[in-house]
Amino acid sequence: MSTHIGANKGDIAEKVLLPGDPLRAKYIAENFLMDAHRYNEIRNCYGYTGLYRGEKVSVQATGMGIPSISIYVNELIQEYNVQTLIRVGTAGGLGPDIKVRDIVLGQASSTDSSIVTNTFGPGINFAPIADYRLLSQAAELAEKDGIRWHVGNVLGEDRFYNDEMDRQKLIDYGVLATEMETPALYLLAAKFHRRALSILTVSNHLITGEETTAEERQTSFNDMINLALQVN
Ligand SMILES: O=P(O)(O)O[C@H]1O[C@H](CO)[C@@H](O)[C@H]1O
Ligand SMILES: O=c1cc[nH]c(=O)[nH]1
Repeated sequence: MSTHIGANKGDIAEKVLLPGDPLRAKYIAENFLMDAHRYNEIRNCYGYTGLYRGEKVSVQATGMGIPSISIYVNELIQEYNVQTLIRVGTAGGLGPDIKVRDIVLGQASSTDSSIVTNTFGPGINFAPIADYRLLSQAAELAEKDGIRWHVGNVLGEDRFYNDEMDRQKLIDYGVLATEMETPALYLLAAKFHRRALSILTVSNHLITGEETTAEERQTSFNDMINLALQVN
């Protein structure tokens, strides 16, 4: 086991879905995977492994924010040799074309976090990006399934409550949505030469104020989960 994941070597699949919410991990395991068993309960950050269309796949909750997901991604890669990491998260919509329940594929992640500067120093503003194969497959599948989807830049921010954020400037520069984990996921994937993608469902809109209910946040993201399970 690693410090935060109570699994034995081999308990975790090469491909892992990463929701922030442990109850979303449970929902995915119970509704999308065959023969799922829970390998992690440490801090109630549940992790499960099961079968999807005969292939072994895991789902590991990451908690909220860059420090929390960084712990899980580091341990999944370094202790359990995970190769493909797909975040299945919620996001706040920014642009006028983005509607609640739309899917946003994070092509790249801007951030106000110091994680990139702490990694590269002040001279380089490294751009954390998605794996192109996962990204293009997800876009093709979403289109085929008739899902409302968007691809582009997302903001991975340090604060959920962020009165200082200049939302209009982000919209002007084409940022589609805001969430709190993707820069760390993409940065660590680059560091360890792994493949990563963030698939996000818009749970609320930061300009119009439109919201989904807590129950919808937990359970009504089936399109996103199906996409994440199908890409490889
Ligand atoms: O729904 P999850 O995956 O937790 O993602 C989003 O929701 C949380 C904030 O409510 C942050 O973790 C943010 O990134
Ligand atoms: O980080 C997040 C996630 C969902 N909705 C938001 O507004 N922000």
